[in-house]
Amino acid sequence: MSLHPIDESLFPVLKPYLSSNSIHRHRRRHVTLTYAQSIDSKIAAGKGLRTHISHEETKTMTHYIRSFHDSLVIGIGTLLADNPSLNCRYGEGNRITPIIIDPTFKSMEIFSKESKVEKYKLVENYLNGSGNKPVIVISDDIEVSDDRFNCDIVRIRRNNGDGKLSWNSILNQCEDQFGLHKFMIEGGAYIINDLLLCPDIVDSLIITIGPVFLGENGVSVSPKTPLSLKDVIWWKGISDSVMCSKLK
Ligand SMILES: NC(=O)c1ccc[n+]([C@@H]2O[C@H](COP(=O)([O-])OP(=O)(O)OC[C@H]3O[C@@H](n4cnc5c(N)ncnc54)[C@H](O)[C@@H]3O)[C@@H](O)[C@H]2O)c1
Ligand SMILES: Nc1nc(=O)c(N)c(NC[C@H](O)[C@H](O)[C@H](O)COP(=O)(O)O)[nH]1
Repeated sequence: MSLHPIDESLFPVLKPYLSSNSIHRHRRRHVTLTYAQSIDSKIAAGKGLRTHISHEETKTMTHYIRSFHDSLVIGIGTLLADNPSLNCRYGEGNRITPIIIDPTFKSMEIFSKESKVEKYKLVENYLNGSGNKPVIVISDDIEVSDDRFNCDIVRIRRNNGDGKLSWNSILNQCEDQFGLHKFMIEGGAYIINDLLLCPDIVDSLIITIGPVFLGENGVSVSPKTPLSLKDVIWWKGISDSVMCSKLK
C-alpha cells in the first residue's frame, strides 16, 4: 500500500532533529524519541489497545523519520498490543532492526522456532526475508539458549535498586553486538515516561498531536517530574501538529 504524501514544508522542520542518514560515515550515537498523542496526553485508548491517533500524513512522517535510523526500539507492552511491523516503508531498501525491551522474556513463545502461537509480523517478516532479525533485550538472569529463537538476544544486568535495565547499557550493547548507532524509540508509555527524564540519552523528541481526546481510561504520557523542553519548533499539518524539541 502506498504512503500518503508528506507536505514538503515538513522536511526543513525535521532536519535539525535528525542525524545524517549516511550512517556509514557518521558513527556517533543518535537517539530520537517519537510518538503520537491525543490532546489529553494519551497514547492509547486503554491498556493493551492499538489506537489510531495521527493522520495518514504524519504516519508517513514516522516512516520518513525511520529512514534516518538503523534500529527501532519498543517495549514488550507495545509488541503485544500493536503487533507492529517496525519496518521502513519510506524510500527504497531502507532496512531497520527492531529492538524489543523485554526483561522477563514474555515474548519467548512468540520468537521460539517451535512456536505454536500465530506468527507475529516481526517474525513473519524476518522469516520471509523482508525484515531484519529482531533483537530482544532480556535480563541476564534468564537462561535460554539463543539458537532456539528467531531473534538475536541481548542480555543486560538489572539495576540493583529498581530492577530496571539501564538505557546506556542497552544502547552500548546494541552498538557493540550489532553495530547499531541510530536509535528511534517509539514507546510505549513506560518507555516514554522513563526517557523523558533522560536528557543524556535522548537527542531529539518529536511528538505528533492528533485532534482527539482519548479519555480517562487512556494510557497516559506524563513523566514523574516536570520538565521544560528546549529548541522547540511546531509544524501544522492537515489535522495534526508536530512538535520537535530537545530535552537539554
Ligand atoms: N501512540 C503512540 O505513538 C504509541 C507508540 C507506542 C506504543 N503505544 C501504545 O502504548 C501501549 C503500551 O505501553 P506500555 O507502557 O504498556 O508498554 P511499553 O511498550 O512501554 O512496554 C513496557 C514494558 O517494557 C519493559 N521495559 C521497557 N523499558 C525497560 C527498562 N528500561 N527496564 C526494564 N524493563 C523495561 C517492561 O517490562 C515494561 O513493563 C500500547 O497500547 C500501544 O498501543 C502508542
Ligand atoms: N505515528 C503514530 N500514530 C498513531 O496513531 C499511533 N498509534 C502510533 N503508534 C506507534 C506504535 O509504535 C505502533 O506500534 C507503530 O505505529 C506500528 O506501526 P508499524 O506496524 O510498525 O507500521 N504511531
